[in-house]
Amino acid sequence: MISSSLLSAGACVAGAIAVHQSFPEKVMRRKLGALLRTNDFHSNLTGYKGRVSRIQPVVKSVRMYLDRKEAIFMLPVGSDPQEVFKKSWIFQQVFGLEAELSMIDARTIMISIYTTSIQSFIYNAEEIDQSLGMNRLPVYVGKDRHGDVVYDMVKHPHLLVAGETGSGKSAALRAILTTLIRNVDNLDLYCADLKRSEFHLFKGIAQAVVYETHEVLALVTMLRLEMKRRGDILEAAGVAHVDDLEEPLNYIILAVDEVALLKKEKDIMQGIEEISTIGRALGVYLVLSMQRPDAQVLDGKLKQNLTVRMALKHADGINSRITIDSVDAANIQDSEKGRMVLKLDGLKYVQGPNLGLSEAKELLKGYKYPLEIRQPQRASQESQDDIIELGVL
Ligand SMILES: Nc1ncnc2c1ncn2[C@@H]1O[C@H](COP(=O)(O)OP(=O)(O)OP(=O)(O)O)[C@@H](O)[C@H]1O
Repeated sequence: MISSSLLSAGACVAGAIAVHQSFPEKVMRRKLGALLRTNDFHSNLTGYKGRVSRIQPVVKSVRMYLDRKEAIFMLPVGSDPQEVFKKSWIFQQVFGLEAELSMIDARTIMISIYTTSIQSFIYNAEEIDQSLGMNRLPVYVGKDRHGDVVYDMVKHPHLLVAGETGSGKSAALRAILTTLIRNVDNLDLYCADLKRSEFHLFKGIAQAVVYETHEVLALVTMLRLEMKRRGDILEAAGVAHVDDLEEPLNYIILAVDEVALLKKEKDIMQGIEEISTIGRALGVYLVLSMQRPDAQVLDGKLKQNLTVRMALKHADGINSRITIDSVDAANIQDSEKGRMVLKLDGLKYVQGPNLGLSEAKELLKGYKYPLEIRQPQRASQESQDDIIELGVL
């Protein structure tokens, strides 16, 4: 015979399960509270007679929606919200990969746990053109859960795109540059492609597409001279940015695929670093890409100046940290092509558009100019001579 205490224990367990199922808000509140308490997000308050008390974060609200659960928690004064974002992987371990953190204000953070993942989508030129707004150099990144993600390269100048082979890095670069070419008239694009795999598409559209190391050096040297020329123009006009000139200069983008292949080329790397340091005000910007993030290339100044980073799937947490200072890009699944962690004022997941090579060629057909019209904007006759000596474009 089953004892009554066993029966009541069974009833208790069943009751607990029922509570879990019928009050998911309570379960979420409990789990989140425990996570916040056990991961050092507290701050210490020194009180009477030097007694120190721990002030813990507080879960303010939990809400359930059809497509997501949402909770808001508040950090104690003195607790750094960036520490929470750095540990976003803990939230994903507890609540799943679809958990996303966002900042509401300096102390208040929201966690959203979605029941579906972001859908992949094909590059639709008309729709994308309409989403670009008034941005001067619009970078179309893709879609997050709230809609299109676009930013202005003039405000956030230098970009790194990194992702392991097959992650969708080529499609991402193709989409970004195609959008810029189609929407910005005053753009001079220069491409360096040591693997000869990505940028042939832009031949006849870009001012130059180069493949050899000595050509990259000539290109970087030309851009350094151009930056000097622009610096002189700004100084003479007494303004701080090329956009403030009466006769504005074209924006320049240098796109380098697989920049890590150049890491032993000191002069080239110095030139790239110089662009990353002073290019912003001069209207000269970088788009760099890497299959495997290289700590040597991304060490120090260059990394700091690449303020926008797109991390497609990375092999592991160590590599992901090199690119975005967090392990999140290692959590992207192999099947999630074009999915990335965007680092731009914080981290967020974005799905990039899928743009195939032949579709991009079709979109760019009207943008092929005869070479004599699209001549590179040269620094000066002297500088041209320097470049020619280097074995030019
Ligand atoms: N945004 C996307 N949405 C859906 N599928 C995508 C997306 N981007 C790329 N793909 C698909 O993923 C595959 C690999 O894409 P892609 O060539 O861009 O990757 P990659 O990282 O550049 O690889 P590799 O370095 O080997 O060239 C392609 O078949 C492509 O169709």
